[in-house]
Amino acid sequence: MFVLVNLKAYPCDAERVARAAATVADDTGARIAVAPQAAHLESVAATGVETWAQHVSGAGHGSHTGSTLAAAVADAGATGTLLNHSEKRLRLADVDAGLRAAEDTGLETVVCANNPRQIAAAATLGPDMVAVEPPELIGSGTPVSRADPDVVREAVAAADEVNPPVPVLCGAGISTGADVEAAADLGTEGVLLASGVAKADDPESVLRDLVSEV
Ligand SMILES: O=C[C@H](O)COP(=O)(O)O
Repeated sequence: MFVLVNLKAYPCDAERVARAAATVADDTGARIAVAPQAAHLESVAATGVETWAQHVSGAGHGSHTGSTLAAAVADAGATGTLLNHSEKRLRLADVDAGLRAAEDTGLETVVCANNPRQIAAAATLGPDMVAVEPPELIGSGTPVSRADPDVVREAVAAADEVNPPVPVLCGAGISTGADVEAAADLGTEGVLLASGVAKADDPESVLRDLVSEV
């Protein structure tokens, strides 16, 4: 199971979380990645942890003020990027352009979606992975794998119908190893989580628990 930790804009110490994730990944062999804010990509990547961007623009170099370019995040050490997170929604054309920019730069991609219908649309665009996250459960502390297992099962089926090689992650309220195990039982290949780690007093112990059951 892939554990992708999105630090969002939480006021946590990104390097501390990254060091904890690198340590747990090394100790356990689990795949754990950390997605900090763009300004922290370089310092997070310097810890040796797998580093992801939270977003990239579809734009290339040029007159695009405020854009986060795929080439720039790759230069900073990112090896993957989220696209279309629930808190960073994009138009379809922008998801597609972001995917192409990420591909051209060699970044791995996860396209997020609210529900199984959007998962089908996202999977059709050919990302490396998709992630289903019911917005009402994000940050709730109630795991989607328990609160709404059907949405996860249906998302896995939807992705499988349109683009069978695309693995599905699930997110929203995931914070324990039992939640990750439940997500695996529902057919997902990873979890996307944030507050459970970013708000934790001891991120390392949370990360150890997250990877303990798989
Ligand atoms: O990107 C992460 C998700 O939005 C889940 O957030 P959460 O773990 O705080 O519910």
